[in-house]
Amino acid sequence: MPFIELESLEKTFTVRRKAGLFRRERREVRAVDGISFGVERGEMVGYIGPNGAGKSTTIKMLTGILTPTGGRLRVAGIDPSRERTRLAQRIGVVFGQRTTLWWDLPLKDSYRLMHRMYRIPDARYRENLDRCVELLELGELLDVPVRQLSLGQRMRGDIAAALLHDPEVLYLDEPTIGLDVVSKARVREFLRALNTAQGTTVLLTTHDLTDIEQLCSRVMVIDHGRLMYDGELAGLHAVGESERLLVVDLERELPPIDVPGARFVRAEGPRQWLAFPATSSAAPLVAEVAANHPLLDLSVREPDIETVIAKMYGGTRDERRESLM
Ligand SMILES: Nc1ncnc2c1ncn2[C@@H]1O[C@H](COP(=O)(O)OP(=O)(O)OP(=O)(O)O)[C@@H](O)[C@H]1O
Repeated sequence: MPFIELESLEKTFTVRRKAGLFRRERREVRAVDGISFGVERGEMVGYIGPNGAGKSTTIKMLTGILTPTGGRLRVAGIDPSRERTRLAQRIGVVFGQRTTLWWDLPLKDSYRLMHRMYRIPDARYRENLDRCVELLELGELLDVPVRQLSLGQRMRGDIAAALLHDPEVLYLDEPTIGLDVVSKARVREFLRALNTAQGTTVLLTTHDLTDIEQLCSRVMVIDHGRLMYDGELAGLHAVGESERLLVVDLERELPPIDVPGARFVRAEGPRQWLAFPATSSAAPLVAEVAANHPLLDLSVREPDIETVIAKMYGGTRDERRESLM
């Protein structure tokens, strides 16, 4: 049996809204509309989709915060909404947009409280804390109140907090949102190491396809509460014929770069944008551009999730929306 198992999982919300002066209309929102998948122990899976697709609702059911209105769900053999407390000992959750840390307390006091709340044996707590402090470089931050931490520091603090009780599965909801490039790289590196060393199962929700590319061998795409794709990221790019962008900073303004395998998109002074298929490697293209042009800098941008998904269906998301109405 997979470690995480969903079978035709559903969640419907009933919302009331005003439909005139005295009348209220009841409307059903199918946030999760019959999703089935299995995740094996030790897998690192991306769970992506446009805003309002149903990602957070799924995660909330996986943690037991929300009760499904249909279907079946098991995490480590446990029914989350029935045995939420027992499950809490085995899972860790990090929400990028919210903190589980105590705002006014120094970081280390939040950890002490977690120690007691989760009844973590002393030796294990020490060991886990030391490891997280070292790998997430938290040493100098332990005495700082959480409200004084930068977003990247707070995120690292939150990830440590979620791991002190040795969870077997970690849910991460937008763990790199708003972080600068260096902080993103640190968080990704840590998660990769955690997965390799501890075998922690990770389910990752993100709007940043680079997170997926660097961390997950498998990605699931959800839209309108349904699973639209389950497979490798490369396969998703192939289905959507998506393109990555090479942003080239030249020493001076030059005519459009013309290299095989890429398409000139636009120029702004000495900066040029070239598009190339997301399924091919950037390395030969970078080598070719660097060999024949005076370069200052280069970067590769992943397509955004909305574009990839829209292309997957053919046509734009708005066109598709209209066809659904
Ligand atoms: N408590 C609730 N009551 C009513 N509707 C809800 C509730 N929570 C979520 N929804 C609706 O369910 C749908 C799915 O929402 P959900 O938050 O799961 O999406 P999401 O994929 O996490 O989006 P985002 O990327 O914006 O966080 C949306 O239409 C949302 O408005």
